[in-house]
Amino acid sequence: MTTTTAPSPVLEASGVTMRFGGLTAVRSVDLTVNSGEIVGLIGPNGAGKTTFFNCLTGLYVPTEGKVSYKGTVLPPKPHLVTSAGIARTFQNIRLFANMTVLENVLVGRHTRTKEGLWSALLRGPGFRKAEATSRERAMELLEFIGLAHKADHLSRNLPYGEQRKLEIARAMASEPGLLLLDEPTAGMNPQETRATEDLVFAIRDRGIAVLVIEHDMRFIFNLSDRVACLVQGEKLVEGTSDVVQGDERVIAAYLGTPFEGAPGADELAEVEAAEAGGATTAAATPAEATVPAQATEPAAETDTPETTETAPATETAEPATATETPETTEPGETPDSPDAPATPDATETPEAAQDDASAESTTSKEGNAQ
Ligand SMILES: Nc1ncnc2c1ncn2[C@@H]1O[C@H](COP(=O)(O)OP(=O)(O)OP(=O)(O)O)[C@@H](O)[C@H]1O
Repeated sequence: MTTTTAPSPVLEASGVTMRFGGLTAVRSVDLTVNSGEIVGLIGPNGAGKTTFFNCLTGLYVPTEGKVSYKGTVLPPKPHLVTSAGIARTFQNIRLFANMTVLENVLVGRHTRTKEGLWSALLRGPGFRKAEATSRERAMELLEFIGLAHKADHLSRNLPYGEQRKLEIARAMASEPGLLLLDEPTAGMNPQETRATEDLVFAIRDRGIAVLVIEHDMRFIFNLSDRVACLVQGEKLVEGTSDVVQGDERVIAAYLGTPFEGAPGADELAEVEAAEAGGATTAAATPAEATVPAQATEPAAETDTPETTETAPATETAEPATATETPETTEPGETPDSPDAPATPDATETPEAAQDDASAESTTSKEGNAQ
């Protein structure tokens, strides 16, 4: 007799909503990631993917909704989320440029070391033992990602693809049960992308569930057990790769073609109706304007002025430019990285940290445009 074990949820996000003033970046999103799963999160630029990640990791306090990790509701504090077992990487690489590769990974270990300030200053036996364990674990992770031979190199001297891998190793150093990857292949060449795919499978095989944002569709559909598509902050579709990639609404959303019931379609219809100025000769009624064509006829649609192109995201979408200050400015907290310890970088604002990181790490949203 065979017994099947039900998948146990690692992450459960329910009704997560994030508003910035009048803008609802994420609207009532539910998402579950089960143990042993790789889940993909896709959506056009500005769909709310990174904002959703920021809500999951406590960088933002969601306006509504809750996030649970293994059945426990998480407080929206980055360091507590990391301690609980969720680690993440960022869209823009955020390594400590002037630290070595090994030191960068050791930084990620801080939530797993119990030694306090006095222990560190006095360098007693407890501290030395903890330090040795951390080094051993960090080296093991560097072996895993194939960078052990560069442990003593400054991270700023690594090629781009290796910097991205190092970020993953640093996140894994906190021993997470769930890893969130924000565009891990951004700016990578096809070989590096394939290697990253293998790496994510290997991470999953080590018992870590993965939630990954990506714009590279081949990568995401190859990789994911399930894919959820966000459009204008709402979850439009969720299912297996086959289901999602064949869904006309997803295709339409990526092509900027409005469809019946699309998030924002009603508002668009109202605007168009108002613009028509009540002209009796106008051909398009609001309803017609909302559903002008099938997704399979994108060429005609992209020429019309009525298309609902998603606003292109720019760097202003990053926390640094938050019009409302999210949960990032408490003294002593790590605003930009839940896995960064109390280092000089860790006390920076997200903007400063990003500037710092960008000195040698130049990934950008623009760099990942499809
Ligand atoms: N801190 C913020 N303050 C105000 N608006 C914000 C903030 N962060 C994000 N937004 C807005 O929320 C919306 C969603 O942005 P977000 O960066 O989450 O989208 P995304 O799906 O990750 O886009 P991309 O694929 O380009 O990274 C955008 O309209 C963006 O401008």
